[in-house]
Amino acid sequence: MNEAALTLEGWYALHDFRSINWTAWKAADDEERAGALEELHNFLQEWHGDEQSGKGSTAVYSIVGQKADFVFMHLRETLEELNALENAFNKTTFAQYTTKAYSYVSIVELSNYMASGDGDPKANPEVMARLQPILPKSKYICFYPMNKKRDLDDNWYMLSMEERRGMMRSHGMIGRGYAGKVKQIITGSVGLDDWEWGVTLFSDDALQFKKLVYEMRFDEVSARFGEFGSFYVGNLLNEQLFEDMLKL
Ligand code: VOV
Repeated sequence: MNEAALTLEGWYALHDFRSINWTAWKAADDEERAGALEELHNFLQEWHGDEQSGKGSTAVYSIVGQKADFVFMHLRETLEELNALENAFNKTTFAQYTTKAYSYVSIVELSNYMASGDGDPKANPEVMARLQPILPKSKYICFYPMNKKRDLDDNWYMLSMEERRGMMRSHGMIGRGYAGKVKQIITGSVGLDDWEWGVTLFSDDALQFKKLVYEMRFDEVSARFGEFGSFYVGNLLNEQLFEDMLKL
C-alpha cells in the first residue's frame, strides 16, 4: 500500500449557496421585508461577533450567474456549530424568500507534502493561522470542488509519496507566483462531501482566478490528475451591499 499523506485539520467549513425567490420577495409587504432584513442584519452581526471572539469566521458573497444568488462560507470548530448556524438561518423570515442552491461540507486541511517535519506543527502559530483562518474580505471569491483522478492509467492514490511530493512542490511553486494576489483555502472533504477537496480562492482582482487556474492546468498534478466540479464566482457583500442587492 502507498503511504497516505499526513494531514492536519482545522476548522470545519460549510459553503451554503442560496438563491433568492424574487417573486416572493417582491410580493411581500414593506413591513415583512423590513423584518426579514432586520433578521439578516442580526445574523451578519452575530457571525461578525463569532469572528471577533475567535470562534470561527464567515464570508458573505453574492454569486454571479444562475447557479446561486449568494453564499455564506462559514468556518467553525465543530459540525454541530455549522449545523446550528444553518438551522438558525433556515428559521428566519428572510430564509423563506430563499431556496437552497448548493452546499459543501469540508474541513480546512494542510498536508505534509511540503512540511519541514520539525516539532509539533500545531504549536506553530503560522500553521494554526492557516488551520483556523480568518477569511479574507477580498472583493471576489471563487469556489469549486475537485478530485484527484483514480483511473487505471492515472491514479493519484497509487503513486509513491516521492512522486506526489514532487508534483505538489511544482504546484506550490506556481501558487507562490500569485502571493499577494490570490489567497487559497483548501478544505478536505473525503468522507464529508461528494468531492475530495473544496478550493476557495479570494482576490481583489477576479482576473487572477482565471490566470492562476489556467496556469495550473498545465502543471502535471492538475493536467493529469485534476477533476473539477462547478465553479462559483462572486462579489463581496457587507450589510449595506446585501441590503442594496435586495432593494426593490
Ligand atoms: C494561491 C495559490 C496556491 C498555493 C500557494 C498553493 C500551494 C499549495 C501547497 C503548498 C499544497 C501542499 C501542502 C498543503 O498546504 O496542503 C497545496 C495543496 C493543495 N492545493 Fe494548492 N495552492 C494554490 C492554489 C491552488 C489551486 C488553484 C488549486 C486547484 C487546482 C487547480 O488546478 O485548479 C489547489 C488545489 C490544491 C489541493 C487539492 C491541495 C491538496 C492536495 C493533496 O493531495 O493533498 N491549490 N497547495
